[in-house]
Amino acid sequence: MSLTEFICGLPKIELHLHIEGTLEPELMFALAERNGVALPYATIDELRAAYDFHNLQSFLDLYYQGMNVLKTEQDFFDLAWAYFTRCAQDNLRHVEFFFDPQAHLERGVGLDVQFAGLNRACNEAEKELSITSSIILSFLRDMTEDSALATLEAALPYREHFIGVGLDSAEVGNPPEKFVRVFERARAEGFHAVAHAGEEGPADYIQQALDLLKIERIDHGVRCVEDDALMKRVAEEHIPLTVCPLSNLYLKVIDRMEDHTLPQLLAAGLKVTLNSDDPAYFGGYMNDNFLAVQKAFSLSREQWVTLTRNAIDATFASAARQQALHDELNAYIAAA
Ligand code: HPA
Ligand SMILES: [Zn+2]
Repeated sequence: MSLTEFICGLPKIELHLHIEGTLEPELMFALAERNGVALPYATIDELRAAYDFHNLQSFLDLYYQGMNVLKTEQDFFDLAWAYFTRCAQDNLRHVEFFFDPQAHLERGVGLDVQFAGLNRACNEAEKELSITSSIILSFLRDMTEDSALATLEAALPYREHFIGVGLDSAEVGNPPEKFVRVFERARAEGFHAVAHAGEEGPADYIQQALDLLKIERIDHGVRCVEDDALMKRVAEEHIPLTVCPLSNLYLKVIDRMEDHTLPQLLAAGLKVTLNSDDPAYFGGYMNDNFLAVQKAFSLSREQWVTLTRNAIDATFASAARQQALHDELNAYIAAA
């Protein structure tokens, strides 16, 4: 088996994925028609041509516009189910994905609708595709903390449907310190905590997210390399980083994949994982991300195994599920 075949066949874990970022243009057009929503693009090609981002905000503008087609429980189910079936092609075995409830609430789509559709797709994925999954409720950091607090309160009746809270959207100017109270409340309610930090924002935002929000994983975190003491701390405390290589390239966090900080993060012993973020917008799903990294850095088979083990250990899955994932990986390695 070639190393490329080995990489593609690896049993995979996705820990940084925005379900709204899996909305492919074809489904966007189909849902727009089904729901009578007007799109500002005449054709799928015209829409794809607009996917030419120069920073995070230029992507977010299209991302929020795209999700306007999501209206009903069936829409949220169709979105997540399309993602899960795509996952199966790349041998994904476990997924922990974000959704942005405030972006849908603002459009008049209730939490009942959002949770029902997403949860039904998760159950179906386990039954039909043997992919386990959990949902992380992500707050929009360009909205107020009061809005985040109100969203958390409104979501508590659905607590069995999500395992944690996250923080996403426009990073610069919206530091973690803005969300201390809502993360404290979420943690007190027993939820896991993660946050996007150090994507476009400075290393200090990573520090804040750890110290003030007490997060268990850092989403992105690629600017960690700008602070030696922080690098040392993140390594020593075994805090996982959910790195998204194609996202960083498409959002111009880096100019070329060869400029990615991944090798430095790995060399410093950080618990790096690889993920796809918003695959419908950033040119690819998990295997596309893995192969883009391999093309740039020619990692060893052992490094690929390490990345996969890191991801298993970084999940919020039960000890039994983590062990089953390790067993599956070990069997794959033995047979390869
Ligand atoms: O890559 C991202 N960064 C921040 N917010 C987001 N919301 C969706 N994708 C992203
Ligand atoms: Zn993200």
